[in-house]
Amino acid sequence: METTPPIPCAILVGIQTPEVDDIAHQASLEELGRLVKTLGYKVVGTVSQRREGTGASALLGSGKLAELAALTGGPGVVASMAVAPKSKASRRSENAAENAEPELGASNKPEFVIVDHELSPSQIRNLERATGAEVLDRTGVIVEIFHRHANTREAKLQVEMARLKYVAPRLRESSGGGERRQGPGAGESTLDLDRRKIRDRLAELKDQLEAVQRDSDHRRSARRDQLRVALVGYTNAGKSSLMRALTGSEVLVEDKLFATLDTTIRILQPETRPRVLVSDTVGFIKQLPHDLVASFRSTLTEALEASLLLFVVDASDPTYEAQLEVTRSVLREIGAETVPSRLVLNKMDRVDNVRRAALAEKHPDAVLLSAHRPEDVSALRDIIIAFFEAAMVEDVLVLPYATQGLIGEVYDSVRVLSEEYDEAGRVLKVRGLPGALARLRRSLATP
Ligand SMILES: Nc1nc2c(ncn2[C@@H]2O[C@H](COP(=O)(O)OP(=O)(O)OP(=O)(O)O)[C@@H](O)[C@H]2O)c(=O)[nH]1
Ligand SMILES: [Mg+2]
Repeated sequence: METTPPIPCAILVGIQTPEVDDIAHQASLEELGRLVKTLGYKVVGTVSQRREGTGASALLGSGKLAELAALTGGPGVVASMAVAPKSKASRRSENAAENAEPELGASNKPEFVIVDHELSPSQIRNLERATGAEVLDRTGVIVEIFHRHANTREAKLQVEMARLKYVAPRLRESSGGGERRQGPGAGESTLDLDRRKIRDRLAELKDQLEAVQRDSDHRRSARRDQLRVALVGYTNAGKSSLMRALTGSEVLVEDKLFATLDTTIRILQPETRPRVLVSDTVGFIKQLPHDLVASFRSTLTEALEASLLLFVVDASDPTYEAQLEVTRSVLREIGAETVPSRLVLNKMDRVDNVRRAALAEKHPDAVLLSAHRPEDVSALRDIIIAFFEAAMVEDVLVLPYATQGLIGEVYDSVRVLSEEYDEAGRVLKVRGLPGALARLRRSLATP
């Protein structure tokens, strides 16, 4: 009987195309390694090759392919008769213990080949034939991580949709696949049947998601016109660490890619009047699969309705500029480029003075800080508050005695500067965002 090893071993494969320099290529493979580790696999080696593109039928040149196959124990050629291994990625990945100690001594023959590019289904098949290992591409790894980390019902539905869309074109005939079924679906091959099931399931998920989203739209509109700031940025940049520091909350912080998948909202501490809501959001990554971008649109909408976006960047990462560009382009894709934003260069405790000066010169408007330094966090809080102060206007509201019920709403959404009583009712001098004031006026008009 086959026993599953405690930690599956994986080998990384990357192609360096002419437009990618050495640093970016190394960083990309390193990031892939961290993604693979997040999946619970152990990286035992890397095979890298310079090529013009990533479109070749088995990705690598024949020499490199043989080299890779020697490591994995495959034939090294794409023999048409060779049988591709049966897909066991999902079963394995469910079982793989995350963060377990590497297994030493045992044969470390990699059972997974993980490619740092998006592959076509036929490239995956060819590589599997040549290597005898199971092949996953970057997209497959990301989809799998999202699948495992999703917590809320909305995130789970969104990720399952993205995953099915990724899996459907990659389905292959399982062994003995030509067999025909009896009963419902008779005449269809297992493959057709699987594809039809996926289509049905996708339709079902879409309905469920719409229902959940109607619900969250409702909750969102209740938060409209509040003072809201959203932390956005590349995965592992330190968004959740800042969220914790700014709001005193216990959101998950981990040295792991995609630790956060759901938007959380907490109140800026110490609390202000009106209070400021801070949202922590899902991180971005290069080559974020398009379906995942689309599926996270609604999770991110929450953040996009913020008045201020803080672009959190890990300034200690040599590729931080590329990471910032990824964040900007995903936000453009979901239509958020018009929201006012501030650049926050985080992890400055890891940056020496020379580099600090260079960063400050290059990004004169950026906030340089460390999420781990309370005085830095407090300065960021002041910046957030100053941003909202500048947007606020003063106004006078008259609450007739019949509408006293609204007083709580007034105190929640604007700052009350003074309060007097006359024959018309309570006269409040207030300061708040124009949107919040307009909403209060509407509520006052329709008691
Ligand atoms: N040295 C240093 N480490 C930091 C700083 N901020 C965050 N980190 C570390 O960076 C890692 C990632 O932090 P998170 O706050 O989880 O990052 P995130 O942006 O929320 O990541 P995702 O949720 O994966 O998108 C953790 O190990 C943090 O302790 C900082 O200012 N300095
Ligand atoms: Mg996080």
